[in-house]
Amino acid sequence: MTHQKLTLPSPAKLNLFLHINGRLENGYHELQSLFHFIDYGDTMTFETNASGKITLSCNIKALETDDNLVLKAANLLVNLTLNKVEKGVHITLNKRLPMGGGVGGGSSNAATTMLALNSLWDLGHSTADLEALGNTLGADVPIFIRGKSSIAEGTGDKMCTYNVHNAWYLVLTPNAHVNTKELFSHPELPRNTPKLDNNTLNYSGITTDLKNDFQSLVVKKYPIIAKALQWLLEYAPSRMTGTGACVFAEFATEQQAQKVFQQLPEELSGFVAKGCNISPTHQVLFG
Ligand SMILES: C[C@](O)(CO)[C@H](O)COP(=O)(O)OP(=O)(O)OC[C@H]1O[C@@H](n2ccc(N)nc2=O)[C@H](O)[C@@H]1O
Ligand SMILES: Nc1ncnc2c1ncn2[C@@H]1O[C@H](COP(=O)(O)OP(=O)(O)OP(=O)(O)O)[C@@H](O)[C@H]1O
Repeated sequence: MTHQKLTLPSPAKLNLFLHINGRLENGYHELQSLFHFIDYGDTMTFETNASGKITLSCNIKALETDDNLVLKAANLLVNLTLNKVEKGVHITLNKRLPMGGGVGGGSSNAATTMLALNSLWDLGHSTADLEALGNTLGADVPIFIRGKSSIAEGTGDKMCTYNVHNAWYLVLTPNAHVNTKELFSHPELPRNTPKLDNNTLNYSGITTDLKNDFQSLVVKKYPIIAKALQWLLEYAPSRMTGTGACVFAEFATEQQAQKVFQQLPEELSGFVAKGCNISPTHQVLFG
């Protein structure tokens, strides 16, 4: 087997809105959410070899465990191949995205791994097959495999492509790790936002008709997130992504976003990024 090396971006997502429409029989929640990519995230390098082993090194040593979604994703793919003994890869993960931040870092890494190995090992799995496999690892993995901004429904597995207008985002990363599972089971969580018709839905920016149904509860439970959101709201319409902790404001130009970023007080941190309708991973892999 030839040794190949591939470096790919593993970007973040923002939930531009996130509605909870109901609870399914299996305890999972039915959601409707507009997923958009940004040109900021982790970087991953894949170096294939013939050792039959999958290894991972990461700039955050605590992430070098068998629980890492990267290793789980790689193992899922290897277990589907016939000549497992030959399939070796060393993966390097350079982590920039906050963990438990609602920007989908772990899910993005899992999806990037599946896309990279499908290509490097010439496995020939269709995107639909990879999405179904990815869904077993986490609800946000399929959207990163699809790689197109979409309105997702169900638990995130039903996706309808949706192109968002060009925009820049200032994302703040409060130092809080929100427990997604705990939040989903909270008695005060609103769970009955009516489902909107995807065909008539028009996202024109952060307005009050579309919202993040987790936001009020999270802001109440985590003062550090409330503070970051309050600060952003002084400058522009702002919202929380996923189950938090990250919050974002939208701007028409990079200059406007940078101008606000430069005024960020020392105790807050964040970054400026451009919205992308095609994920940066797909831009590199498929041109
Ligand atoms: C809220 C979102 O971040 C939106 O992007 C995602 O839907 C959550 O995706 P995720 O972090 O990948 O979550 P998972 O690891 O799949 O699920 C964590 C836990 O959240 C709950 N969960 C998750 C997704 C969903 N649609 N309904 C749920 O009730 C379940 O208790 C699950 O055990
Ligand atoms: N490759 C990975 N990168 C980051 N976290 C990982 C990874 N693999 C497993 N994890 C675990 O998953 C947890 C959640 O991390 P992640 O960055 O995916 O959260 P998130 O941004 O809130 O995701 P979501 O938006 O899907 O809720 C981490 O605390 C970590 O223990």
